[in-house]
Amino acid sequence: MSIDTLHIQHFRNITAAKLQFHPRINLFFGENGAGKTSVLEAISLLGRGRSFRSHKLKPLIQTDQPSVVVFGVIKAQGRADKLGVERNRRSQDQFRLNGEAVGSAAELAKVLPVQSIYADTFELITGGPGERRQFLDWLVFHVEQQFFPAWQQVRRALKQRNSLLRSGRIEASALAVWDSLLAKEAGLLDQCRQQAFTRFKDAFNALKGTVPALADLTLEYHRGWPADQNLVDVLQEGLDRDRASGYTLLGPHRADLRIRLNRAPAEEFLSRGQQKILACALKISAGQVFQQTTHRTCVYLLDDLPAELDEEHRQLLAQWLLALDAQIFVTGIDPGQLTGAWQALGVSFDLFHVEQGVISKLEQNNG
Ligand SMILES: Nc1ncnc2c1ncn2[C@@H]1O[C@H](COP(=O)(O)OP(=O)(O)OP(=O)(O)O)[C@@H](O)[C@H]1O
Repeated sequence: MSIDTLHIQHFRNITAAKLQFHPRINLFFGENGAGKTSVLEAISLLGRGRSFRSHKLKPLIQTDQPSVVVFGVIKAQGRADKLGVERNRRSQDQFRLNGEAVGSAAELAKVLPVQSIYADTFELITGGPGERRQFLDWLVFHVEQQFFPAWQQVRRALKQRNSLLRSGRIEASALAVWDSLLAKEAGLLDQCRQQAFTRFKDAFNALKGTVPALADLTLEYHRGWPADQNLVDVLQEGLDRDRASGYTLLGPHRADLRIRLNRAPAEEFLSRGQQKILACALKISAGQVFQQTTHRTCVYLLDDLPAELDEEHRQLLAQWLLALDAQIFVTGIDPGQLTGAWQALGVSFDLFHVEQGVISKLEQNNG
């Protein structure tokens, strides 16, 4: 799967751009603030309905413009799909697939699955469970069909239950309805996460052997409530605490993917650089499972990567990415450093220069 063409209009400092991409490797260089990250963010908008950098919409829309538009042709398995996203300041968003309006960004993600690696990616290691849960759920969404409807139901049940908890007058029968729906859908969600996690762990265990600092790490999946207890019982037993907090304290919305070294959190032992290569290994493992399960590839966005890793680890990451057969988009300030890893591997790429929001293709390197 690859993005063949991309049109960007009024995205940060990019007023208008029409780009044709290399099916495998696309490299963007330019000064600070030139608009390199904006190209990757525009791809993220097309695949996820939002930037990987922030949930906020308004900063993406060019100052003084009412809306941002991104359009792309996605080629996969002999077919070409047209994806379009328009997001505006009045929240009248439009997501289109082959000219037809689609209801949510989840429909875009099915056509254009995107993984991103950027400066804050190491928060996957150092941040809270929410980061890791979201990361695992990306994979579960793509490889387990029952996941998304169950996730939507869990969200609905939690919202209703939490508003009851906060209402001050809890009707036992109403609460029982939501507890029972939550427990049922949470069971399904947990099953989907368990299945995807097992495959993910196998992929990660195979990959980690290539980096000595990561070799002894272990991954654990925690479902968000005690493994030996029924969620309905947990919810009933915890009702007083939930009522005092005003929200449901345990459940699938508290699931976590824990990364451990000698039974302690890995972040306590790993250097910052090691955390970064670990975060990359996690992202690559997710891409591998996605590919093995769906027989498709996802797109990788790598923002300012040369600044993140030393030469040896950059080379290793380039090898991992090449083995995945994925289309990748990489930004950097120094063109020599940016192209080095790919030239060393003898692969072809397209190189783009970005200057004040204007993107020009420079050369076709044939490896
Ligand atoms: N809403 C907006 N409207 C117009 N310009 C914007 C808007 N938001 C950001 N910008 C400008 O657009 C540019 C976006 O730069 P971007 O983050 O893509 O830079 P970059 O090339 O990745 O730089 P760096 O190397 O510093 O990461 C910046 O110059 C910024 O000031």
